[in-house]
Amino acid sequence: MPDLVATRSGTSSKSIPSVVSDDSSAVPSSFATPKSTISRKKPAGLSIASLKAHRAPPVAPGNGDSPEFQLALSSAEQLRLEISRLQLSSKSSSSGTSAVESVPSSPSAPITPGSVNVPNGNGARKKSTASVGGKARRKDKDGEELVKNEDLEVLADLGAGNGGTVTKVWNKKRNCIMARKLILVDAKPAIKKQILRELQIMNDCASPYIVGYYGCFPIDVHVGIVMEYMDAGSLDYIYRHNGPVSIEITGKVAEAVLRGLMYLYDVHRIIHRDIKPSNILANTAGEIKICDFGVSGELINSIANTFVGTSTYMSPERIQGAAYTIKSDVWSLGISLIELALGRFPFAEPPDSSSEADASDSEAQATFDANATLPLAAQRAALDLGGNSNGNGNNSPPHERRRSRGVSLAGGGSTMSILDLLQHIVNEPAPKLYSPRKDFPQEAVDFVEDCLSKDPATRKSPQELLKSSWIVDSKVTKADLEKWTKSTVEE
Ligand SMILES: Nc1ncnc2c1ncn2[C@@H]1O[C@H](COP(=O)(O)OP(=O)(O)OP(=O)(O)O)[C@@H](O)[C@H]1O
Repeated sequence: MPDLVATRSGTSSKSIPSVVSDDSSAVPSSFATPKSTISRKKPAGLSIASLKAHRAPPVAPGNGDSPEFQLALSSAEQLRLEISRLQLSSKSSSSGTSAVESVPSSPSAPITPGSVNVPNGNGARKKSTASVGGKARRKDKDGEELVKNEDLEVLADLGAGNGGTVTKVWNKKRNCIMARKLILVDAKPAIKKQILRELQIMNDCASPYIVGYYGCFPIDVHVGIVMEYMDAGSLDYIYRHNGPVSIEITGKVAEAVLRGLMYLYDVHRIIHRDIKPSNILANTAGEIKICDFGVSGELINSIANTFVGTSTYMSPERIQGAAYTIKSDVWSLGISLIELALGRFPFAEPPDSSSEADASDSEAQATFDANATLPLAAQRAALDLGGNSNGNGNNSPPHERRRSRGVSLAGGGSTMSILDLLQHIVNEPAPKLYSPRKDFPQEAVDFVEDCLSKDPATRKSPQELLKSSWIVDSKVTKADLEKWTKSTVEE
């Protein structure tokens, strides 16, 4: 495909402070709207110039354990040291100890900071089956030595999220392309622990539904994480450039995400916590995988020390401050599936199509979408607020209104208060897989409804959802997925 990512730049995400309590972190959270385009900008604070001021003096080898030396280090430097040690230990240690925390064994049991157990070093931590005989993996998913930053040559920007930037890199040693994510690190002890935990989990993960991991290393005040490069990009990129995803392919996305979630939970006892189209990646081999698990809004918030936050894929119970369970991920999956199938964020007004651009004003009224779940009044108000140019030179009021992209949580422009939206998610019926312009199979509609039960107790678990007829009776083959992903990069 053409360099699909090099052109991504800029973002229009905006965030506001949270007024909702969050029991899962001491760090105040905030809410960010979904990105309006796949284009991303670097979060504030990621400029190299500002990083240089924080650079600590080089660490002298051999004396890093003395108390005097430790004291002299800035906390950021200590973190880098710890990360270096972690990587060293994953190459040479056979103890299998790690910073991974164990979580309750019931898939629906809530996970809170108070409920997780820090390993005691005596093997009390539940061992990952990805570890061999309790030993930490020394190699990456291909059995090679973990990647170092000096092996990498930057090729292109892939995008930037709330907490870091992702780059397409060439691995000179192994002659292949990889993706490198740089995360700016705050050095608070709680964050240290969480980063180490996430890195260790990534190192231990081996699943066809989880993006592969090749290594991590400190760079300045960043942590670099090297991953498998997914050449078709994220699913939000795909649908924004290719239009809605067919319902048959959407079903395969659902299956891949559920299998990835089950792997993370069953093998590593972790919950993803950030399922959304930009964290579901595809490649031209027809594989669909999830990434960014454990990179929760809170963690990113703390790492980057930027004003970013929890996304609107959040379940109603989470918005209200309840603890995370695997069912929170199921809700986020349901929202993501509607987004893929409709080609827009489900709470937003549908975007204009080119045919609508030529439609009469009365036809434009039909673009109000009863299924968008937002009250029509809110959709109209949002339309009136947007009113941006559409690039075709037609600035007549009706067209302007149609092109303002409504609530614009998935589109451009400013509009509805994010707090209003969060309140809406909590108080109004969940969105459905419905479009006046499309007929979706009943099994798909039911599946999404099962994901979006507002009461987590009645929301289905990943295991139950995988038994749904939409998944079980799918006729889509790996070859179909391959053909589809190739078609998205060839356009
Ligand atoms: N392994 C990868 N292969 C190819 N592209 C990737 C890979 N990882 C990330 N990307 C691209 O980089 C973009 C930015 O990723 P990142 O994880 O930093 O943020 P995000 O998931 O988009 O947003 P947020 O920070 O809110 O979670 C993604 O949207 C995706 O398009």
